[in-house]
Amino acid sequence: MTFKVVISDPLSEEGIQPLREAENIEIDIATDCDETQLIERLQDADALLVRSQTQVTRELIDKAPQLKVIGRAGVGVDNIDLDAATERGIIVVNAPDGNTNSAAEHTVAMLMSLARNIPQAFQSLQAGKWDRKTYIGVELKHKTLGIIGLGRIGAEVAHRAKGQRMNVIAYDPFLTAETAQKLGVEQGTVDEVLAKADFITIHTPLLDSTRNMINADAFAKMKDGVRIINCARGGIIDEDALYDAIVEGKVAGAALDVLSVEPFVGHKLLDLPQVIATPHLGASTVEAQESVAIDVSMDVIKFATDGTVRNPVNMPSISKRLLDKIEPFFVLTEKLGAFASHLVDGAYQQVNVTYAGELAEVDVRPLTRNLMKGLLTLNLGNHVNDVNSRYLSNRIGIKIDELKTTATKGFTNLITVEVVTEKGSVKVAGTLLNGLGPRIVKVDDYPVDVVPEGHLLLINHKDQPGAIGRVGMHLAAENVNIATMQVGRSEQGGKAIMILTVDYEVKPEEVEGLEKLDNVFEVKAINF
Ligand SMILES: NC(=O)C1=CN([C@@H]2O[C@H](COP(=O)(O)OP(=O)(O)OC[C@H]3O[C@@H](n4cnc5c(N)ncnc54)[C@H](O)[C@@H]3O)[C@@H](O)[C@H]2O)C=CC1
Ligand SMILES: O=C(O)CCC(=O)C(=O)O
Repeated sequence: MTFKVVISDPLSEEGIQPLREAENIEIDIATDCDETQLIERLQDADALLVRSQTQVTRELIDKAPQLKVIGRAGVGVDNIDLDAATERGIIVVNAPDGNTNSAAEHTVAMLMSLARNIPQAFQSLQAGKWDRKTYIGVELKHKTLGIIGLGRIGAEVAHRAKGQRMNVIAYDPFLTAETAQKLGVEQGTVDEVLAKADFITIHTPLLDSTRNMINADAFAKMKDGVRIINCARGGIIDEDALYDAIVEGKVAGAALDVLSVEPFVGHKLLDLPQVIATPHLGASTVEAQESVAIDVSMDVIKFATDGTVRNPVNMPSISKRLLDKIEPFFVLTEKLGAFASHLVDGAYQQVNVTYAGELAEVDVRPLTRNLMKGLLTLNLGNHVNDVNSRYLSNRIGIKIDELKTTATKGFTNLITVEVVTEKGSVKVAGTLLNGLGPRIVKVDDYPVDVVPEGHLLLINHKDQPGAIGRVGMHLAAENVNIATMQVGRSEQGGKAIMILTVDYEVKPEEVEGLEKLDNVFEVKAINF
């Protein structure tokens, strides 16, 4: 089957070459489409690749029925409705490192241009003037650069500022004293950065917590004559407050690559001679564009090939080391969830997943997401996947607990899922047998040994002579062949369980027929 990739913003031709060369991938370049045309092109699309222009709204996502991956050739994903994508189980990937260097270099170019009025001086020359007085600048050496957001780009800017012999003070909620020391920057609070800096550069994402963080209050805390650079995202600086602060003389100048609404041609800030600006060019280099396009192309190919990605945005990424350890267990967790879902009666309230043995040592969250996918699919259908299973569980109100224990009950690894509903609870345990694949080893209190494959019949009955024979006879009369049979009981003459593997899917009327047999309480057909 062909995997269709729609590309709706211009991406580097070299960057998408891997997609062109990949087998079974069809590319549809839709860079000249309006929204209606784009929706049409998305009808049979599996993936959508964008830069920052295409607004991937909830409406667009809702109207793309086959969409499985959205790739952002860049860092910021604020043009993508992540909640809508997650709800639909669409994985969003980005290219977190590919444009870091270019964005940092652009920031430094803006810093220097701002300090030395280069764009304004050039404009004046173009206007036929030889004005050397108006464009007197300031040196960077020994000035303080305040960095808000010391992530990938912020840290690269810090390195370069040190090269200009600037002092650097930074605030980032994740900045440790050790990292600050390594980078040679002073660690400060936001207020300390605002108060001490001669230049302030912003490198945070646009989040609810960063929207308008540089506002009138923040400007009031800054030094007179401070200069501001924003090559991160529009919306982090309150633009009206910046305008006023420049007009009042508090802020000596601003260098802006981004504003809250783009394109920002005609914005009032551009009328101020103290402002220099570029049209969101931070990542616009040949190298960065090639790199980010390659990164997202490779992730789309990886997804189309094995369903996994390297740079997910709407689910935690899994390191290669962790993936090597847990990948073999995915087949067990999904089947455990699916198996349990057939046994449960009533609305799920609580799911307890216990990981024992070698799994007690690792991050098991990806396994739990996968188990929840298995558990929810029976009732919610195939749109449940590892991306949205946690979201859907929360929405339904299922409480999930992950427990770890060293008590392995003789297995090297053991995963037990307990599903509690308003009507009772069910417990299923499984293990991964070296070289033999997954096994269900316990259903409630009954030890069993079931390969979770093909068509299974799970029969709760009373432990009495003849029960097994009656089931066998009944199935034989229905022409259902039994391949394997497991029997477990809690005590002699008590409640017992039969798990049969049969050759074909058992029809609902055949299940009903079995339930009418003497001493048979309940029959469930499970198909893998
Ligand atoms: N102008 C352009 O063309 C480009 C812009 N960008 C933008 O640059 C920004 C930074 O990108 P990266 O460094 O790659 O991201 P990153 O994720 O590596 O770093 C962002 C940092 O901001 C910090 N942060 C979050 N909230 C904060 C707060 N309230 N105060 C201080 N720090 C906070 C985070 O802890 C993180 O360390 C993003 O907004 C990205 O979209 C990135 C590339 C190109
Ligand atoms: O695609 C672009 O040129 C914008 C890059 C950017 O803003 C980002 O990566 O966050």
